[in-house]
Amino acid sequence: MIYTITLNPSIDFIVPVKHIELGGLSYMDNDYKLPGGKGINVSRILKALSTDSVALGFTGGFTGRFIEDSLNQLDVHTNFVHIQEDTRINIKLKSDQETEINGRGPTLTNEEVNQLLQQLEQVKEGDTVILSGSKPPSLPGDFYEQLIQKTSRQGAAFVIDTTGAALEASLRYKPLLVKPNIHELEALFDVKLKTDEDVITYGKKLLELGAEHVIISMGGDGALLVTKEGNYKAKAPEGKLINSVGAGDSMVAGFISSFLKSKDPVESFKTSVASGSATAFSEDLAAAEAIENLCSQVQVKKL
Ligand SMILES: Nc1ncnc2c1ncn2[C@@H]1O[C@H](COP(=O)(O)OP(=O)(O)O)[C@@H](O)[C@H]1O
Ligand SMILES: O=P(O)(O)OC[C@H]1O[C@](O)(COP(=O)(O)O)[C@@H](O)[C@@H]1O
Repeated sequence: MIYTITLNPSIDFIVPVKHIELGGLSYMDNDYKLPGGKGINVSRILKALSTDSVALGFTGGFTGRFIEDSLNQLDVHTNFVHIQEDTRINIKLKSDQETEINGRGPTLTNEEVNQLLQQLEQVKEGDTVILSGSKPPSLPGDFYEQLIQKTSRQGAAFVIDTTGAALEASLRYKPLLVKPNIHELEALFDVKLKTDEDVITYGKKLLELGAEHVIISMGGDGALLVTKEGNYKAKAPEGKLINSVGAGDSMVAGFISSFLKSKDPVESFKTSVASGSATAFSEDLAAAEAIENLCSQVQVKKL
C-alpha cells in the first residue's frame, strides 16, 4: 500500500483578482476552494493514475470536514486523525503573478500525535510512505525523522517532499525520491544556481547524502532527474499556465505511480513531468486524460 502523510493539510482558497487595490477594495473574479496539502494532492493524482493510496495526517474543524468530504467524493481513501483545532486555509492569489499566503497550522495535542504514531504500526515491508509538506509549528523539529525511523524499521520505503533541516535529516535513511524545486535546493545549500550543470552538482550532493532518485523541478523550465546511472533533463511541455498549485505534488505522484510498476526511473520521470505540467495547465489538479495527453509530448534528454 502507499500511504501519504500530510501533517499540515489546507483548504486552498484560489482567489483570482484582475487588479488588486492594495489598501483599497478589490473583488474576486471566480474564487474556489480545493482540498490541499502536499500529501493529499499526491493521493489525488495517484487516484487519477489508477494507483490506490491512503491519505493520513491531521484534520480538524469545518475546514478539515471540507477536505474529508471532498476526498470521499473523489473516492480517495483517508484515515485522518481528527484534531480539536481547525485545519488551516491557504490563500492562492492569482493576479499578474501567483502569490501564496499559507497558514502556519494548528496546535496538536500529544494524544492526537500519538494516534498518528499508532496508525503507522500497520505500515510494513513492501509499503511506500510519502511524507509531504510543512509541519504544524507545535510538532518537534525532528518529527519527520521520527516517522521515517519508525516506518523504515518496519521495512517500508519512503519519499520525502519537504524543505530545509527536515529534508537534510531524512537523506541518510535513503529516500526513494526527493523532489525539491530549484529555490528549495538553493536554500538548502545557500547557493544561487544559474545553469543546469550547477543544479546537477547540487542534485548529486543529495544523492551522495543518501537519496536514491532526485528530481529538481524548475517550473516552466521543466525538470532535471539525477540518479546514480545518469542525469536527465525534460523540458516542460507547451501550454497555458492556469494554476500551478499542486504541480510539484503531481510530479511526486506521477513518478511514484509509474516507478512502483516499472522500476524505470526515466519513464517515471516522463510521467512525473507530464503530471506536473498537466496540473499547471488546469484550474484544479490534473485529470487522468490531461496527464496521458502530455506524456507523449515530454521529451527526456540524457545529459
Ligand atoms: N508554467 C509552466 N508551464 C509548464 N509546466 C509547468 C509550469 N509550471 C510548472 N510546471 C510543471 O510542474 C512541475 C513542478 O513545478 P514547480 O513550480 O517547479 O514545482 P513546485 O510546485 O514544487 O514549486 C515543473 O517541473 C513542470 O513540469
Ligand atoms: O505544507 P506547505 O509547505 O505549507 O505547503 C502546502 C501547500 O502546498 C500545496 O500542497 C501545493 O504544493 P506544490 O505547489 O508545491 O505542489 C498546496 O496544496 C498547499 O496549500
